[in-house]
Amino acid sequence: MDVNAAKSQDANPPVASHEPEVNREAQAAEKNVRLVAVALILRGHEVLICQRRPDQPMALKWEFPGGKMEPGESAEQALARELDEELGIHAKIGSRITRTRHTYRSGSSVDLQFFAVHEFAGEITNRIFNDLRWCDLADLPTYDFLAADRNLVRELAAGKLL
Ligand SMILES: Nc1nc2c([nH]c(=O)n2[C@H]2C[C@H](O)[C@@H](COP(=O)(O)OP(=O)(O)OP(=O)(O)O)O2)c(=O)[nH]1
Repeated sequence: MDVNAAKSQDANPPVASHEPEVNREAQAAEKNVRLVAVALILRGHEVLICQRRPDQPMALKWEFPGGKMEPGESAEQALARELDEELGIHAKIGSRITRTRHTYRSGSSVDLQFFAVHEFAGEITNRIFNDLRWCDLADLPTYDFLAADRNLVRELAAGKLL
């Protein structure tokens, strides 16, 4: 065996490879984390916000449209489906703005991926929410958002991320 080669291998331990997205999602499913895709539908300096109904868990809190990914769906596919179901629009899903995890007091965990949406076809129709509003980014912190969204809301209001 080439001793120098062996030495140089020891001196250079393998570098951790970038974890593939598919592994991350499999791990999340194992831990019972709900994978959720969410849209920041943008119109100039405004974003579309939605209020949960009184009969839902976390009643009357504000959130962004979106929902849980179904098995085999990519986040973008899930989001396009949810926006059609919830708002009746055919949206072009843009780039991913951020990803975050949160565990609610109930013990349930969510893994949220937020995507920008700048273009869509069709008229926005409220199919499932208590209320819908276009909100100036600066005014977002005045709404009572789901806890998992609050950091993002602060950052957007501060002019970050977009
Ligand atoms: N759509 C959406 N969901 C969010 C946001 N922030 C956040 O924590 N969530 C959570 C709430 C839900 O637990 C989950 C989305 O699930 P869903 O939209 O498919 O269904 P749901 O509200 O009826 O939720 P669940 O009763 O099944 O938990 O992600 C957000 O900004 N938008």
